[in-house]
Amino acid sequence: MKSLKDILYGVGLTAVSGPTTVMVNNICFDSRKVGLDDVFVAIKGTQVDGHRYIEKAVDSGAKSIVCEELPELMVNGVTYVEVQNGNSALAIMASNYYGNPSRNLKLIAVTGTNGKTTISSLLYQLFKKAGFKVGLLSTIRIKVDDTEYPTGHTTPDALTINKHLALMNEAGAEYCFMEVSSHGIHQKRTEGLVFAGAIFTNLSHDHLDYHKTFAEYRDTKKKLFDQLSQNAFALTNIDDKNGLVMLQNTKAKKYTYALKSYADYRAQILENQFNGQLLKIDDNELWSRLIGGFNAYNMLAIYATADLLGLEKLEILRLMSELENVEGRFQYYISKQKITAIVDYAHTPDALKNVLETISTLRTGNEKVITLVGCGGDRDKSKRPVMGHIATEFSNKVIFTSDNPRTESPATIIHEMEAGVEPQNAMKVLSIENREQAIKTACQLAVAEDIILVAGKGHETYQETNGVRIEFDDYKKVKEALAALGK
Ligand SMILES: CC(=O)N[C@H]1[C@@H](OP(=O)(O)OP(=O)(O)OC[C@H]2O[C@@H](n3ccc(=O)[nH]c3=O)[C@H](O)[C@@H]2O)O[C@H](CO)[C@@H](O)[C@@H]1O[C@H](C)C(=O)N[C@@H](C)C(=O)N[C@H](CCC(=O)O)C(=O)O
Ligand SMILES: Nc1ncnc2c1ncn2[C@@H]1O[C@H](COP(=O)(O)OP(=O)(O)OP(=O)(O)O)[C@@H](O)[C@H]1O
Ligand SMILES: N[C@H](CCC[C@H](N)C(=O)O)C(=O)O
Ligand SMILES: [Mg+2]
Repeated sequence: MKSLKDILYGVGLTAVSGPTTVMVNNICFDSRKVGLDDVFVAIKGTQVDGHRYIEKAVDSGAKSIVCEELPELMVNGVTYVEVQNGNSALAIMASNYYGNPSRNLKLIAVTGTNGKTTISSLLYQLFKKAGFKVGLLSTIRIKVDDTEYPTGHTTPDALTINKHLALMNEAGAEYCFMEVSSHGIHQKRTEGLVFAGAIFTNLSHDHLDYHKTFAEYRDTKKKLFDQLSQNAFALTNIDDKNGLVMLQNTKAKKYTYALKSYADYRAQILENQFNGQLLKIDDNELWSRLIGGFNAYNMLAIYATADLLGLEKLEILRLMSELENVEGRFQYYISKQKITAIVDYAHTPDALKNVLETISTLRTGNEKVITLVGCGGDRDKSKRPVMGHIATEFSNKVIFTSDNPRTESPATIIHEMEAGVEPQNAMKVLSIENREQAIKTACQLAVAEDIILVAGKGHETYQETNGVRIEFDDYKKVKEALAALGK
């Protein structure tokens, strides 16, 4: 139990009714999960207003309420606290409740449209190899040194973040690498965290359902840099046209990386093959198992970060050459008949284009590129025709199929992808709603040396339709389908 007063330290209160000396069991922002003596924080969400559930929270045992507007009906014996912003209060309260764990380690944020999971997971791998105890908060998993925890978000809610940071403190972790999504910043899930540094990867088309305009999406990402302290570093990719925007108002020490521009950290691609690429970084050569121009950026960001965190340059390069790609990121399988199947999490236009361009640089003859791709439901609809266009422009054959349809009609999503196909590419397209059937068809169409790209779901092991998740793993499915065909 902790006192409400201590938990509220640093939260600006606009009104208080009742004693703040009351003891609190847990902090809770969902009335359905409230227990005895909890403090319930009412959040104005995207679907409903949490203020509607204040009474229900009190009925379930909440002894204190944090909200943006005091309710008309206030129950005796319950403390009501009014704050300016519920999300912001929740984040600061979560940090206080868990003992402000971000202050006890070096927390590094990775933000941008693509590359967050790759960079944060590989930094985790690298610092582990260097002998440190390390934490990771990523789309795929949370790691408290060697212990793994599942996650449902790229950037979890503030309570989940701080709970795991506290576990990292207990485990003696010195570093934590975390992905910071634009939803996370906008919903203030990361407020109150003390970052030792932040990395910007790139900015391209995504989430325009949520942010409405590209400028708003960009400015949301920028807020992460605006909030850094002068002791932190801000590392940005200046080949991206928004790279310098991130540094405009930051107090942090500024560093840049680039392949094409003059920058503090520079890399050059010397050679590119299917099993790796040769990079030149800081006048030293590095063999990277991760291929493609986009991964040269990721590797450079990793190198720069490790350098800024004080690791020795040659040691960083040695450890980087041992790094393995992350699941579902250009994960490939070569079949008996030498058909190459690539599973990749490209779920944005830019990622899809990068992966297909990388594949095209690796082609040696007349092999076909067969791309299978869908778009997620209840997500940015404007990505769909663009991804339909890119897939058909850069492939010989394309199968449009379902990603996670969520609450949308799979057929409608596919039609929206088809709308982006140029007339001259229409002949390349097949549309098969059922993803398993689509994978089988791609495998039937492939002959020796062909390349099948299964895009969009990467590491995911499920497919979600109308709230129901079935087991689904692209890598397993494509391997099974090729084996069943004796290919
Ligand atoms: C659109 C979005 O981001 N929604 C997130 C948000 O939920 P919300 O605002 O919709 O919540 P709401 O349903 O309106 O409810 C408002 C409040 O009332 C409360 N409530 C509600 C009902 C009730 O009976 N009682 C009650 O107390 C809720 O607990 C909540 O506090 O806050 C929730 C708690 O933190 C999140 O779990 C939820 O993520 C949803 C599930 C989601 O799918 N988010 C995705 C889009 C997301 O965040 N993705 C990014 C990655 C994107 C990327 O990088 O590509 C991520 O960081 O994971
Ligand atoms: N630096 C990069 N630039 C452009 N595309 C990239 C980059 N790194 C990875 N990609 C592409 O984007 C896909 C997703 O990569 P990754 O999972 O690292 O991104 P993310 O930012 O974590 O995505 P999410 O927002 O879903 O968490 C990869 O499968 C690859 O196709
Ligand atoms: N972080 C992204 C992941 C998209 C992955 C794709 N497979 C989908 O389900 O749309 C999002 O939540 O928008
Ligand atoms: Mg991610």
